[in-house]
Amino acid sequence: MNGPDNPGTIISFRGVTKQYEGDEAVLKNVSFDMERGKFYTLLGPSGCGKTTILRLIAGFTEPTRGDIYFHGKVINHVPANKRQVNTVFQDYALFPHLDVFENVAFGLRIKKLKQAEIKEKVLEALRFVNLAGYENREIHEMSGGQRQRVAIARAIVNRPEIILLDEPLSALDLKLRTEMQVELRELQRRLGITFIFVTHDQEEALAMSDEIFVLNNGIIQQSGTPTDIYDEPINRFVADFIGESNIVAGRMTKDFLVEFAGKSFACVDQGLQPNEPVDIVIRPEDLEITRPGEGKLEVRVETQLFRGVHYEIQCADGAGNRWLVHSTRKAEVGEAIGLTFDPEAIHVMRFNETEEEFDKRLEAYS
Ligand SMILES: Nc1ncnc2c1ncn2[C@@H]1O[C@H](COP(=O)(O)OP(=O)(O)OP(=O)(O)O)[C@@H](O)[C@H]1O
Repeated sequence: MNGPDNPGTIISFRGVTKQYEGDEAVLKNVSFDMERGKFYTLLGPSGCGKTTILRLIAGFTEPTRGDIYFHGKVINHVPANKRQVNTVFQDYALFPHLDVFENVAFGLRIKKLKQAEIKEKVLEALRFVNLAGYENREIHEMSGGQRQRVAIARAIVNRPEIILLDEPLSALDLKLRTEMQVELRELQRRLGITFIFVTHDQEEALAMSDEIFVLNNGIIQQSGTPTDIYDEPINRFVADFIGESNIVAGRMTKDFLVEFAGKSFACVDQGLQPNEPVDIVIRPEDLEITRPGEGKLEVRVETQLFRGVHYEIQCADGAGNRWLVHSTRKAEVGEAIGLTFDPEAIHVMRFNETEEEFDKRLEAYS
């Protein structure tokens, strides 16, 4: 972590716990730093605390314990309207009785800006979201995607330093959603404002983010770039939540040698205790099909689905482990095949390893 005082850091949490009246804490001792101008995604299952983090940053609620920093200053008690932060809500929260112009102008009117200045800022914000010429439309005359853009224009019109987006794409159909993902990412780059985006959709998180924070049960499980998290998940939860994976129980015999599915395999991991129990992850695209007897694992094909770019093949080994394979090669249900993989394809995960310990271990490998 860079620290709240680092000039590039815009927002930091230190030991933040949030407990609503009488309940179990929904955020447990959360610490992180976010840098200016990046696209962050908070990713996790329903109820893990994503929206609570946004509400704390926006100033809609205060931490029970711990501190929130903005540019190195504690802002725990700074009211929402005094923060350089705007929110785009899931349902957009537009005013149905106001036209597009007035929806975007709303915050500026409250601040009592001059009419000429309001006009200039609103038109610029609408240009930014490709809605120039729509000023006088009523909200009910706008499509779902266009309403989304009005909500974003309203959030950027007074140039906040941070924009919070709480599942803003979840109401859109798949095609529009994909288009808006590209548009939002592009918009963030052009504006250079820090975006903090909430989703429970892992593909969306991988596609859009500079950095992802994976949350579960009020704890940040892992943070990093999409490739870091996909390639080196810290534990079973992250491996399972991000992409499809094969996760089996194993044992680290010694440095560079791991045992699972009743066999020993060369791997790239070191520095664990001899015979330490571990979880093993191998991604489906890292498994290659061989002729029977020529692979590292001998399996039988249970199901096969054609997915357009690859076949999705489910197999079982003699030890009862199931293996999911993505392959351009077809296999027959019931057929015996071999599976092979590189030592680098084996990801070894220790139990209860902290992010700091995990990062140190990976650094030692390189
Ligand atoms: N005002 C509140 N009072 C009491 N409990 C709350 C309040 N707001 C949220 N919670 C609880 O806190 C937990 C975390 O909620 P939060 O909305 O942060 O999760 P989330 O990850 O955003 O979930 P979702 O994806 O479903 O929106 C949930 O169990 C929720 O019921």
